[in-house]
Formats: sequence, C-alpha cells, structure tokens
Amino acid sequence: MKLQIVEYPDKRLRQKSQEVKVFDEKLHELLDAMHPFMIETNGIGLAAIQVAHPIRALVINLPDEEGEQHPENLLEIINPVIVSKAGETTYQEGCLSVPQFYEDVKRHDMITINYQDREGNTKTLDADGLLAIAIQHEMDHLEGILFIDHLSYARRKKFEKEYKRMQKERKKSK
Ligand SMILES: CC(=O)Oc1ccc(/C=C/C(=O)NCCc2ccccc2)cc1OC(C)=O
Ligand SMILES: [Co+2]
Repeated sequence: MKLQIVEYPDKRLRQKSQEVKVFDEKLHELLDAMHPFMIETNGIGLAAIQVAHPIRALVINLPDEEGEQHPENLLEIINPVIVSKAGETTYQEGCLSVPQFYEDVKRHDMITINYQDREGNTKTLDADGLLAIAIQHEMDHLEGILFIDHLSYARRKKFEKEYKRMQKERKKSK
C-alpha cells in the first residue's frame, strides 16, 4: 500500500476521523504500511488521516535513549478515549504534516486512555512525558486539530508568514 503525507493547509487534515468498527485485514494492511512509512519519514507519531485515511487509528514509536526506534516499542492505538488527565507540560512539537516548523505546545503531563488494538481488544494505557505528549498530539489529528492551532495569535501569524515563504522555496527547488 503506497502512502503519502497530506500536508498543511490541505483541507483533508481538518476532517473528523470516523470510529473504526471493523478490525479486518484492510485495517491491518493500513497499520502495517503506516509504521514503516512513519519510520522512513523520521516520524515518531502518525495518525491515519495524515495519510488520507480519516479513521480513528494512530501509531506511535518513541525513540529510546540512543534515539533508536525499536519495533517492540510500536503502539497501535485505535478509537482512543482519554479517561483521566493531570498536570501540565510544554514541549517543542513538530508534525509530518507541517514540515520544518516546530513550536512549543502546552499539554497534560499525565493521561490515561482506553483504546482498542488491531484485533479490537480494549486496552488501558497510563502515559506521561513524551508518550503522553505524542498521544495528545495524535488524538488531536482525529478531531482535525493540528498543533499549530494551539499557538497564540502572534505565534500563529509568525508561523503563517514563515510557512508561506518555505512553501515557495520548496516549489522553486522542485
Ligand atoms: C524537515 C521536517 O519536516 O522535519 C520533521 C518534522 C517533524 C517530524 C516528525 C514529527 C512527529 O513525528 N510528530 C509526532 C507528534 C509528536 C510531536 C512532539 C512530540 C511527540 C510526538 C519529522 C521531520 O522530518 C525530519 C526529516 O526530521
Ligand atoms: Co502531527
């Protein structure tokens, strides 16, 4: 299955993703394609809508202390629901759909989510630190929300200016 990143300001990123009801071979094919694609594009988190599949599925593969991403750390999270949240933390986030732009975003420091795995089994996960940040960032994608939507007005203006200039650069270099 050939995947391609949908990039801001593509309207498709603003769709609300649909709940996954059937945990079939087609779903597994998509998940099996999303993981290597994310690794190849240097991502640590990817929501299905970013590869034009507006379903409530996301993958996360955090790097270890050496910055290595190991397949055993791969998380496949489907139909996630936050059941508890606490604390506050700020991190400079990036997103494969908003290339070359990084900005501080405030998130909850600890969250507990209920979700389903690729077979549809219900699971619970307590997350803190970078994992909690990644889950919140990817769950925003399921609502059509991008990390740049959390920026202050001034920062968002700065982003829009920079992004337009960068897009022009990329068109010229293509
Ligand atoms: C040039 C460019 O676009 O750089 C990138 C930007 C973002 C990313 C990946 C971002 C990513 O995986 N975000 C997942 C959500 C997340 C954000 C912050 C903390 C946890 C989880 C990859 C990039 O590609 C390269 C080559 O570095
Ligand atoms: Co993202």
